[in-house]
Parts: sequence; C-alpha cells; structure tokens
Amino acid sequence: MSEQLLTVAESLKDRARAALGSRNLILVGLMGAGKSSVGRIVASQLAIPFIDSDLEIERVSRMTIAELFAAYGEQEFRALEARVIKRLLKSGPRVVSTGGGAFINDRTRKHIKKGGLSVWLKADLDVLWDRVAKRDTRPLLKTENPKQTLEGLMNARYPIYAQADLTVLSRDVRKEIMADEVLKALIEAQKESAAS
Ligand SMILES: Nc1ncnc2c1ncn2[C@@H]1O[C@H](COP(=O)(O)OP(=O)(O)O)[C@@H](O)[C@H]1O
Ligand SMILES: O=C(O)C1=C[C@@H](OP(=O)(O)O)[C@@H](O)[C@H](O)C1
Ligand SMILES: [Mg+2]
Repeated sequence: MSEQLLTVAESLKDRARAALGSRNLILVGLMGAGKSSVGRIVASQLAIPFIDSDLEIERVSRMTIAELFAAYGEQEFRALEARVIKRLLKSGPRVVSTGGGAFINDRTRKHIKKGGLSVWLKADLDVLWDRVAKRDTRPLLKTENPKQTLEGLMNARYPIYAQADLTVLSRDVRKEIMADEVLKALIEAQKESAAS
C-alpha cells in the first residue's frame, strides 16, 4: 500500500473510533449477512473488544446453538439470548455481533436500542443463501426448503431490522471492504448528528 493510501486507511479508523466514543456498536441482520465475520474485523480496526453473542451463549451454556434449540426450544434460547446481550452491552465501547433473531425479540431489541448504535447488515436473498448453504449449523434452516424458509424470515424480519440506527448493504465483496463500509457509515452518522 502506498504511504498516501495508508494514511487514508488510518484516518478512516481514527475518525470512526472517535465517532463511536464510548458507545457499543451492535451488528444486526439475517443469517449469512456477515455479522460475525465483519464484526470481528470492525472491532480489530477500531482496536476495541469484539464479542459474538452466539459464541458467548455457547460459552456460558457449554452447548452449541443447535443443541440449545434441540434441548430447550427457541423460546428458551431467546430468553437466554436477551440476558446475555443485556449483560454484554452494560459497558462499552465494544463491537457486539448478534444472532439473526436477536433484534426481532422485543426485549432484546430494547436492550440493543439502549445499549449502543445498531447497524443492520442488509443483504439480498441470493447473497445470504450462497453463504448459509455452506454450513448446516443453523437450526432454523433445518427445513424441507431452507431457501424458502430464509425468504420467509426475510419478509417477516426486514421491517424490524429497518429500525436499526444505520443500514449498510452487505454485498458480494470482501469482508474487509464491508468492514470499511461499516466504519464509513459510522462517520457519516456522526456528521449528520453533529449537523442537526
Ligand atoms: N463479505 C463477505 N464475502 C464473502 N463471504 C462472506 C462475507 N461475509 C460473510 N461471509 C461468509 O459467509 C458466511 C456467513 O457469515 P457470518 O459472518 O457467519 O454471518 P452471520 O453472523 O451474519 O450469520 C461465513 O462463511 C463467512 O465467512
Ligand atoms: O436468525 C436466527 O434466528 C438465528 C441466527 C443465528 O445466528 P447468525 O445470524 O449469526 O447465523 C443463531 O443465533 C441462531 O441459529 C438463530
Ligand atoms: Mg453470526
């Protein structure tokens, strides 16, 4: 990278870090949007801690997400998810990537709205499907027609994800580019709030 490009990259990180302040940045959106992988890069760019709520749930329960769904059902999983996310958002700044259903749950959404700045990683069905089809770890997609299930979740959930503070289009580009787009959205949001 040329020296000039390096300076631009540094200034993007610094400006985004300043825009976030002590708030948490919370990634929401459907399965496959890139919350877990892009969130990790964003946190490393901002040099602040990263936590994935699903990994934290698995750590505290010592069970996988699939095992939790199978043993206790979705309702119990949502109750545990709400408690874990509430706790994760108590201090900041952090980047917290949530599981796809977290922001849809009323209680969890309230914790997220109170706990920091939310970013919806929004993607179209084909991008999501290409990514989730590669792994079979997601219990909600263990259906006869998982692509149709994903489309149904998209229709039901997109109006709710739209309540997030910021929206970033999750395109078929490298994760690092997506992470830069999150940083840029953060800076833009700060500029707009300073201007109003
Ligand atoms: N921008 C991207 N380009 C290519 N692959 C991606 C991108 N974002 C995510 N992926 C891949 O898609 C899959 C799902 O990503 P993940 O971060 O787990 O999404 P989520 O947490 O939103 O379900 C992973 O295999 C990940 O490596
Ligand atoms: O959309 C959902 O309801 C879920 C999404 C998953 O997380 P990812 O969005 O990170 O795949 C995980 O929390 C669980 O399988 C339920
Ligand atoms: Mg994830």
